[in-house]
Amino acid sequence: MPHLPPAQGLGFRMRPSGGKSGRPAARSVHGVSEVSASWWWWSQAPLQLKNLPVNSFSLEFLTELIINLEKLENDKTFRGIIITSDCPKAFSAGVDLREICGKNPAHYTEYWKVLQDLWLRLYLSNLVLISAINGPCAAGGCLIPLTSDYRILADNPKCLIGLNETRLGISAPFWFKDPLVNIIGHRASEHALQLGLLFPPAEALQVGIVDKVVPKDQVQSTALSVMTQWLAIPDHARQLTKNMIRKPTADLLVKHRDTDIQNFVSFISRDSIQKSLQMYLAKLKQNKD
Ligand SMILES: CCCCCCCCC/C=C/C(=O)SCCNC(=O)CCNC(=O)[C@H](O)C(C)(C)COP(=O)(O)OP(=O)(O)OC[C@H]1O[C@@H](n2cnc3c(N)ncnc32)[C@H](O)[C@@H]1OP(=O)(O)O
Repeated sequence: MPHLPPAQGLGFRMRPSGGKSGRPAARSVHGVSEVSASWWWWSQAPLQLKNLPVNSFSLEFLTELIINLEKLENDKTFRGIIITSDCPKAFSAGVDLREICGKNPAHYTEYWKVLQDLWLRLYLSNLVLISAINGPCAAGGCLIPLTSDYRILADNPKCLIGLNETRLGISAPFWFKDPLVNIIGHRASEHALQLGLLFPPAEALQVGIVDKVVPKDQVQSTALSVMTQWLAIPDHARQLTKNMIRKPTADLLVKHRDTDIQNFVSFISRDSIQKSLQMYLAKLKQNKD
């Protein structure tokens, strides 16, 4: 197995620390001490996101995430990834607002391109992706769950999930909207997106933005048991099927990437939008007191 170094400065725990054999010891995986080592165990990689305090998507974090995903995708040892957070405050707070506030068009262009790259890599991944959502998950933070094959949410009132962009005075891009529509349907998406709804667990399950809600301490074990089901299907058949279903949605972004970047840069550069974002950031800081 190739060595996968931890990202500098950022945490990506890609697998439990190895035992004597160099293979992961099941007991060392966060929250899953009783799982027995079996053939499928070696086939899945836990990917724990750690960009304190809230796993917001800084440019550096996104870049490292893409590199790590590429390594996992190319390592034939792995057939699936369970993505979870190693930050106590959040699964992900989405786009790091400091990346899209007060910077220049060249920076916005680079940032948006990298975010698109991450989306494409996840959405068209050949691996089984399961999101083990163990904290709040807002706006761009939903990019990972919405591109996953299965979503498990912790049953905790703090674990709100949704695309709340309109509350920040911005609009979710079409490639955030499309997977949501594919998952929860047109009418529910209209409602959720326009109002910028953040769903608490029971409502998230009801609307279908997550597939399962379980107590927080069972998120990881449930993810492992769901992974077993998915890995029971031959990869080639599952991958062909996934690609058939997802390609039309992915092609829309592939085809309109440059226009989407231009639209984003001109939108985010507007004074009124910059003001809204700055106010939102300031409010986040005030709420803390
Ligand atoms: C045409 C084309 C159209 C395209 C148009 C444009 C499309 C853009 C799409 C954008 C998508 C997005 O994801 S926009 C981002 C949306 N994200 C959100 O709304 C989530 C905001 N965050 C939260 O709600 C909360 O922080 C939450 C995650 C629940 C954790 O709450 P807590 O009380 O535990 O912790 P907090 O004290 O709030 O947060 C800890 C610190 O992290 C900071 N922080 C929190 N979220 C942050 C964030 N997203 N970016 C930067 N910093 C953030 C806080 O300010 C604090 O900083 P200090 O005070 O310094 O410690």
